Amino acid sequence: MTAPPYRSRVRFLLERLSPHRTRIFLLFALICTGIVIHMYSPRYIGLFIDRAAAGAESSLLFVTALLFLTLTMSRQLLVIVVQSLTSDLHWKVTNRLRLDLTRACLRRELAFYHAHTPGELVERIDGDVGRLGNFLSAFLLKVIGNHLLIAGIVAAIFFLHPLLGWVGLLCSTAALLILHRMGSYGTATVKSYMAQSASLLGLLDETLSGREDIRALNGSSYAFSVYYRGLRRLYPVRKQTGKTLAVVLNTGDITLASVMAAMLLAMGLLSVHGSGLSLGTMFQVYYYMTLLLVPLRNIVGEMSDLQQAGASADRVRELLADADNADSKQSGRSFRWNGDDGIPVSFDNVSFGYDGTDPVLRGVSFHIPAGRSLGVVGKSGSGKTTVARLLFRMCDAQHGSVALGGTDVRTLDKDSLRAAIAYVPQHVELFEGTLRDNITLFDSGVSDQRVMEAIALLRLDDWLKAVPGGLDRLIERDGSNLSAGEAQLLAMARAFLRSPGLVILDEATSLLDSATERTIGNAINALTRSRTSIIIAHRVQAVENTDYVLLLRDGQAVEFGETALLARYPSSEYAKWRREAGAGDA
Ligand SMILES: Nc1ncnc2c1ncn2[C@@H]1O[C@H](COP(=O)(O)OP(=O)(O)OP(=O)(O)O)[C@@H](O)[C@H]1O
Repeated sequence: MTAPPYRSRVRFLLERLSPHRTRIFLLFALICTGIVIHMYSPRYIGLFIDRAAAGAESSLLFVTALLFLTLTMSRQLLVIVVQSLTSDLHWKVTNRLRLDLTRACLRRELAFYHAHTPGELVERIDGDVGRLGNFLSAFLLKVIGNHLLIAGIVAAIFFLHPLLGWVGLLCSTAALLILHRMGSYGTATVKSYMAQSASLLGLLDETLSGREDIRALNGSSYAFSVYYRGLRRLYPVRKQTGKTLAVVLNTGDITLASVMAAMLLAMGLLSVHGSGLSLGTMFQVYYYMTLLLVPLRNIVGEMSDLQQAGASADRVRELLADADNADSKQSGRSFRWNGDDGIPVSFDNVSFGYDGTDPVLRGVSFHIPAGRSLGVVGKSGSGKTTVARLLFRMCDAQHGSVALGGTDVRTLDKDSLRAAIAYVPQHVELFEGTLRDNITLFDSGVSDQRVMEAIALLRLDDWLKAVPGGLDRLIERDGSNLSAGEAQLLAMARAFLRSPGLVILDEATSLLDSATERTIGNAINALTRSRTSIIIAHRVQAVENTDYVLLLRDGQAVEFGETALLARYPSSEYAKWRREAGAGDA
């Protein structure tokens, strides 16, 4: 039997809060102290009134008033401390959650990124967690604090007049039951609104990131119409959400008005029939009764946040649970590679299609012994990058097997597998930070000496000397202050530092001028020495120095064999492609 959403949401929140038990305990202690002070201070107003009515000395009245003021100020001080502790807790919990969600998303495979746009993921990681965090602090400060305050006020009224205490208890219990019921009402509508709104953000993100192309191709009106259709889809859901929130807030207001009316009626009846209460005590009871409305009103105010937080908590839990689920399906043995010669690679009759039906690779087979190199050549869309993706398990073959060191990669744990492979793509991903950060991928455990050794072994010293600021050079967010060639050189150093057993270079030199290509050529030689390597290229010239060559056409292996041998046979496909390449691309 599955737990009702309300209970599982609370369990989820408690799990997230449990590492901060001590702080939460302290918070509760402070909140309770605040409530006790809050409940106790009106006693001094009552005393003040009674003493003044009895003609007490002004010094006594002054002390009574001073005590009241001292208690009120200490309560305010406590409120400030509680707020700052709560906001600290808020950041700790939400940042941990953001990290967990980011990690969960980064672990996911291509299919996941097909199903969710970057904008949608940003909204889920940041927007949902933000809402959940706001609620979390409100939950501690307002929801729990207000419930405790209600209990304290009712107890104080009981103490003054048991009959009025019962009235307060009945009214506040009825009000709380109604308000709690409203809390879970409409969460599904709010959740569906948030999902639609996130996918619209995704659309906006795509449109904005492709703004240059869109403008250059005069596609603004198309992009606008796509966004407009998204807004049209969102409109009815937004309307429904608005109605739901209006119902919730109005029900809350009606409940509060009823509570107030019932309590004033009870007070009126008592005063008509003579309650035997002094003027000061009557004032205290009235004060407590009006005070009871404050926490109830706060709880009504929290209702819309509560619904949004409920929906956000569900979406956050789903994302984390999906990742755990995917992990448990895909977990495998840790990949151990002991050789100094690189990892042998085999494709045995491999077929694969991104959507599971239309194959992109069909029955591809080849074998690269440890420490040898393979050139993969083919036209755009022939499936070259897909070969690389299957190796580091961005996707898994539907037929046949892909093996590293004789082990099917599908049985291996992805982290250890990926740690053994270095992939240098055509478009290098750069991050805002120094050149050093981008080479070490922000790993502070990698010393400058190791970075410089890698650079020296790749024979990139001259390049580094020419870079203003050297390793301290600041790289901009999208790498716009680095040329494509420099980015490739940086990627080589990054790959070299990982000491991989397999190096995959995917069109790593296609964007470069011939001088930079020569520098990169040296780096590639150093990087691939004593390692198994795969060099992916459009042009046959780029793979002339490899040990083996695989020719791909429409996802099929047209030919595979030793490069030098195939080059010698004029009737081989490779020799034919080379002859054709003399006139252009493969
Ligand atoms: N993530 C993806 N989802 C769906 N289809 C994809 C995906 N990536 C590639 N494809 C399709 O798979 C086919 C092979 O793509 P792949 O990137 O492997 O080709 P490639 O030979 O490396 O091309 P290029 O030289 O242009 O990089 C293409 O038809 C492409 O449209």
